[in-house]
Formats: sequence, structure tokens, C-alpha cells
Amino acid sequence: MIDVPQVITIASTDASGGAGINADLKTFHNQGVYAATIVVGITAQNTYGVQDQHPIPANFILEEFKSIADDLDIKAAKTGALLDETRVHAVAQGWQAYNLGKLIIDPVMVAKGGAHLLSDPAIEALKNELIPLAFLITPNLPEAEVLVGNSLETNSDIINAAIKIQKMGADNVLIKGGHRASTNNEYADYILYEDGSSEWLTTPGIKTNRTHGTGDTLSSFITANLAKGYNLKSIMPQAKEFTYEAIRQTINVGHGHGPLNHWVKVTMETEDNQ
Ligand SMILES: Nc1ncnc2c1ncn2[C@@H]1O[C@H](COP(=O)(O)OP(=O)(O)O)[C@@H](O)[C@H]1O
Ligand SMILES: Cc1ncc(COP(=O)(O)OP(=O)(O)O)c(N)n1
Repeated sequence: MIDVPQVITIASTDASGGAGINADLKTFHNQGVYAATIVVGITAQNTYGVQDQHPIPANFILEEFKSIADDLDIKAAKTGALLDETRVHAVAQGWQAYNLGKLIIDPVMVAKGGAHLLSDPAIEALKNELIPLAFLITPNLPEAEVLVGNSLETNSDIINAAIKIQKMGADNVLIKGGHRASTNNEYADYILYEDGSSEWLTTPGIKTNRTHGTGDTLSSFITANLAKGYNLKSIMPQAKEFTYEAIRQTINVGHGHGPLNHWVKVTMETEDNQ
């Protein structure tokens, strides 16, 4: 028998396959980990936008938690679109009953097409119930602005926001910069680690609207490699590179915000990184 690291995504599906649970599973498979799912919601969605969404009943979400915890040996979990306050509460309850390793929270609020994937009351529940459980939280710029309650214009605004979010209880905070290219067309993400150190991770910007599922892809890559035992600092450069290559080597699917290429090859280098 071959031992394989096991991970789970606790999120919603995307009918068109580019974001949400679908992007998570493709990234997990690419990185060679075994992936399970706790489905929180389903969306009728394509590369133009989200046409409809449907939450899974809270008691069923808790049954999914129990099924997984009774059988699998999950080392890391990531959350995605949780839709509303009831679902956030169910996930927090499930997590407290059946801890599934390191928790990575992708606080998905609004899809690129503009659809809301987290209601306003759910944002407070996310802050109070889920963020304190997080090993890592990965807001994009608009999500970080909502969490801290002010706009983030400068690098020092971003640094201060990360400190504020860390004080809400997340061990590590990654603020993704995909919604704003710098003046020299770079996309910079800022990460504040639990030991107080921090870094900017930068790549050239790719001029494209084919970025459906970028955030999911980045956070799933991190989740997979945490489950393999790598430490967060050693994962981050490759996570950024994987996402960059998955955008750059674009595939011809859909007519709007196209999905990424989850076949690209970027792997962690050696066991010495662990
Ligand atoms: N056009 C682009 N060129 C290069 N990197 C990008 C581009 N768009 C997004 N990224 C990167 O993709 C990752 C996800 O970022 P972002 O788009 O902000 O997340 P989300 O999908 O959650 O909104 C980040 O590492 C960001 O820097
Ligand atoms: C079901 C579902 N979950 C998450 C998202 C958002 O994914 P994200 O990686 O933030 O990328 P965009 O959709 O914003 O491009 C989603 N759309 N659907």
C-alpha cells in the first residue's frame, strides 16, 4: 500500500469547473495528494458569472464532517465559498467537533463576475467563529478591506491590515494582490507569518481576464503541500509560481473569465525544504 497525504476542501462547487471545489480538486491532484470534499453549497456558474446558488442543509454538512472524521486521516483542510451565516456556523461547529488538521481559510466573498458568495451577516460569523481557528487566511484585497473595515491603497495599509487580521486569530495572513497591478505591472502578495516575519511575493502581471479560480488554486497548492509536511515559508514561492504558470499557460475554455491550466508542472523541490 502507498501512503498518500490526505486533504479536504470545505467549499462550494462551480458547474463550469474553473473555481471552487473543482479548482481545488484539480490542484490537489496535480500536487499528488488524496482529496476529499465537504460540499457546503452548489453554484450554477460559468466563466461569465454565477447564475444561481444553493446551500446544503447545515445538518448535512455536519454529517459530511462525521463521515470524513470517522474514516480518513486528513492533514490539512481549506475552506472556500461558504455562502451564508448558517453555513459558516455549521463549518465552525463541524471543525470544533472533528478537527481536520491545519485549517486554511480562503474567505471567498465576491466572484470575479460580481456575484456575492458570502452574505453580510456571514462576514461577522467568519470573523468571530472561523478566523480564530485558522492556520492561514488568504483574503484578496477587497476581502481584506472588508475584514479590516478600511480601504487598502498603499503597501503600509496592506501591512497594517495583515497585522489586524492576525490579531483576529489567524496564525498566518496572506493578502493576495491579484486585484491590483503595481505601476510597473507586477502582482504582489504580502504574507505575515506567525513568527512575525513577513515577505512580498511578486511576479510579472499577465494581461488577461482568464483568471477564474486563481485564489482557489493558490490556496489549494498551499494546503496540499502543508499536508505533505512542508513548512509554509518554503511553500510560498512555489505556490505563487504555480498560480502564475496556471494563468500564463492559458487554456481555451469558456468565453468570459476563463479557467486556469491545472496541468502545469511546478513541484516542491526537495525534502530538505520541510
Ligand atoms: N493577471 C495576473 N497576473 C499575474 N498574477 C495574477 C494575476 N491575477 C491574479 N494573480 C495572482 O493570483 C493569485 C490570486 O490572487 P487574486 O486574484 O487576488 O485572488 P482571488 O481569485 O481570490 O480574487 C495571487 O497570487 C495573485 O497575485
Ligand atoms: C463556487 C465558487 N467558489 C469560489 C469562487 C471564487 O473563486 P476565486 O478563486 O476567488 O476566483 P474568481 O471566481 O473570483 O475568479 C467561485 N467563483 N465559485
